[in-house]
Amino acid sequence: MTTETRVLRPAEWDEWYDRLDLAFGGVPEPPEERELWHGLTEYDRSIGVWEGGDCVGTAGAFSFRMTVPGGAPVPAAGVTMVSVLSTHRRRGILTGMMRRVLDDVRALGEPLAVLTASEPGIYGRFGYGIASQELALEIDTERAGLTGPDHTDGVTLRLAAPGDVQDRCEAVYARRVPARPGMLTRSPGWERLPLLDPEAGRAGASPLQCVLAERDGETAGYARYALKPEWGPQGADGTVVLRDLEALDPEASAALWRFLFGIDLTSRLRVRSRPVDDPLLHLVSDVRRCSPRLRDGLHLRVVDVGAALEARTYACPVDVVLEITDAFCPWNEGRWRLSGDTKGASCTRTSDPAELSLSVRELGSAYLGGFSLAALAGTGRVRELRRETLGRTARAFLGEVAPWLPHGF
Ligand SMILES: CC(=O)SCCNC(=O)CCNC(=O)[C@H](O)C(C)(C)COP(=O)(O)OP(=O)(O)OC[C@H]1O[C@@H](n2cnc3c(N)ncnc32)[C@H](O)[C@@H]1OP(=O)(O)O
Repeated sequence: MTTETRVLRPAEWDEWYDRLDLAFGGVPEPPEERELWHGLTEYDRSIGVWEGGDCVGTAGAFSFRMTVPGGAPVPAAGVTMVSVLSTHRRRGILTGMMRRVLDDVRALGEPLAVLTASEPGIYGRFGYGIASQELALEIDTERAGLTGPDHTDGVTLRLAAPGDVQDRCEAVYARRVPARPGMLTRSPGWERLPLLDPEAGRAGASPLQCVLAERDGETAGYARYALKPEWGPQGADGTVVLRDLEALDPEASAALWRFLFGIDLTSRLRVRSRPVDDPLLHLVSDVRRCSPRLRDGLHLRVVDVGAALEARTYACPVDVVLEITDAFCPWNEGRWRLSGDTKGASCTRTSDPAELSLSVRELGSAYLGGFSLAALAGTGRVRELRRETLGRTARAFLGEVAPWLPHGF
């Protein structure tokens, strides 16, 4: 039977989303979560693949603005809700949907597409590179302590219901967004994501709690977390489960971590995601007792090479001719002269001889400044064609801090 791919109609959302749920295992999402994603769905950017009356494939995109090196918020499509019904897999439906999505992103003039993947092996073939990583930590707070700023600098802590202080937390978050590549400007509706707290997802932990770090009545940071009380033969053995933590200065950050490390009746702190260069790794007395686990974060696809490379800045002056290969989006293929520095860049087509050749996938990995092109040359997919261009270009691409996004989408 033939399939038809078309834009989602609002009346079809429930059926479309049920199919997405089914493709992920068929456990219905809690109603709060479903309602959140319903509200955030951008219909004109969501597609369904239909066979007869049945939806057999789903995909969508969010219209994000993402911080890139230099701090600018750049339009980026957040590719999401991708699924193919289990009876219809491995016959090219995903490939067809990715074709459609990336053509649409290009038509909309967004230079980048990003996603967080259910499995990291899926998207490389479509030109996505792993552009950020994240650390999960399980900190033994009985054995690992905190060093570093122990003066409070006027910071006091206050417990509050997360919903009551959401605006304060969002204001802190908004100030953190330009400081780290990969962070997303939150458009209306997205502020609900970090407060999502369905009972079914708590696994025995408390509802979400919030502690604010304040100085002179101003909010300087926050942590949202849950407590999971547990008792063993030796007594209390509870867990602090951290949802998120943002702070505007080192003193507020240290005060929040110190609080989380010291909550009575707990002996561990579980942290789902932190940047790989989180200062916490230098504040803890024993990083081995934090059991850090590394995983892929954002997968990034450069959809328009010229616009994407002009949207960011470079750590040092760079003037290089890149030869890009891009089988899935051939409009990017060919030679581009990139000239840039800490203030800005130009990137235009050229017929000059290529100095560095790379696939669009490695360009995506290097784009947010978290992976060195020199290190990526080890894949064999970044090649230096003119001596000494690799090291210089690699230095220019590196960012001041590691890219990171604190949540999926
Ligand atoms: C951003 C997000 O939303 S991530 C969520 C992704 N969705 C899921 O994980 C839900 C469960 N899985 C699925 O729904 C499907 O298996 C999908 C969407 C991952 C793949 O859909 P399909 O229609 O089977 O993919 P399609 O047939 O187009 O495969 C294209 C290629 O990708 C490969 N591929 C497909 N799925 C995977 C996978 N999970 N891991 C590695 N490779 C894969 C195929 O083998 C094929 O390779 P080839 O080109 O060398 O032959």
